[in-house]
Amino acid sequence: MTSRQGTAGVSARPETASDGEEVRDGDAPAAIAVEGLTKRFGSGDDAVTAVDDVSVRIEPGSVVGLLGPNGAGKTTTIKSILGMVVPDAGRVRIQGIDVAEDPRQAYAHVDAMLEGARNDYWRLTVRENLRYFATIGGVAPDSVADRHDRLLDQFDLAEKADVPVRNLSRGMKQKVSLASVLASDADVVFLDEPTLGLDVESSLTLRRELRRIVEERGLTAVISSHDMDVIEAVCDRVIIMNDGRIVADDTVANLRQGFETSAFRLTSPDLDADTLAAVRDRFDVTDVTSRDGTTTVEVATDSDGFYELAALLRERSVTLTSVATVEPDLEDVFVELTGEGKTGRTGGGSR
Ligand SMILES: Nc1ncnc2c1ncn2[C@@H]1O[C@H](COP(=O)(O)OP(=O)(O)OP(=O)(O)O)[C@@H](O)[C@H]1O
Repeated sequence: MTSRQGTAGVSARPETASDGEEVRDGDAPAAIAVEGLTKRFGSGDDAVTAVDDVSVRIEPGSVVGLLGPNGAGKTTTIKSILGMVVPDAGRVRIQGIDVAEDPRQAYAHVDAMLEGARNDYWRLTVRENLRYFATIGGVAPDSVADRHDRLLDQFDLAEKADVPVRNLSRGMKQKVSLASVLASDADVVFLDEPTLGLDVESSLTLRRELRRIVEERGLTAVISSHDMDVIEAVCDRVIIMNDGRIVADDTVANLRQGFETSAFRLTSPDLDADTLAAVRDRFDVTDVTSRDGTTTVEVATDSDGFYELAALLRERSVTLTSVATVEPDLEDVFVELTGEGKTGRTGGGSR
């Protein structure tokens, strides 16, 4: 099975949602509504509950990041929503249509890139791939030729347009897959690890093009990634999963605010080894760097702790040249919620 979703030919959107969806006059149904989704693999002692009673509602036009450590259940959740995995329990509706009742119509406006380069037909050229996927998505390829040209240009693939995909590097193949999803007419797209294997420039292009399409066409996107930078840059909302459950669901700003793990960064030319040892003795020192006779130390503590620290330094006649609070980033929130170590900021993933 290819990872591409998209069923040609069905374009009607429902006027009202199917059974059970609370719709008031004029309200659009959720782009994606998941209720009580549960998926177990195996049995007996080897049973794994990959997704454990997950419910989520994603509004049209939002870009949602799905984060979690390896094995958290992200891919199984996405595959269940896409009908590639049959859940043990739960209900999934896309634009108000129950995927179990009417998969053809539910998936008519959905596209996905799940395993990067594996989506492409390797014997076809880059442009033939884009045209082929437009066709199976129910779109006349000529009508989106401009989009294809723009994306080939943006992803630096224009010179490779007539080259069979099998002759491209892995990163280029990934870009062809992304271009074909971004050029599609889908209202809802799923991107699993979209930046894996991309160079920095292409990763920036992806962010820019995705935001542009969201603003122009009101696209709804779900992005599963270990790349916190891309999630922070493009997502309105972040869902963090751990052990098959949702452990956080909020905007990046709110998540960061809720995790104001106070930390302070102090710089001084007088922080000698003896003083540093005394600081370490009483405080949680998270980082120390020295350069050109100046030492910068990061200490995780609340404001009361900070006053104690300042008093300790005063007693030792340490002059501080700067004091700053350290803002938590999305990665700090992730580490706090999942107990996972830092993932690295390079977009590395598990596959
Ligand atoms: N086909 C399968 N058969 C058995 N177990 C599976 C299968 N697919 C997933 N699992 C298990 O379900 C759990 C969730 O896996 P899943 O791939 O959904 O996590 P993930 O968050 O996407 O992880 P990753 O970041 O590593 O891709 C893991 O324990 C995994 O080993």
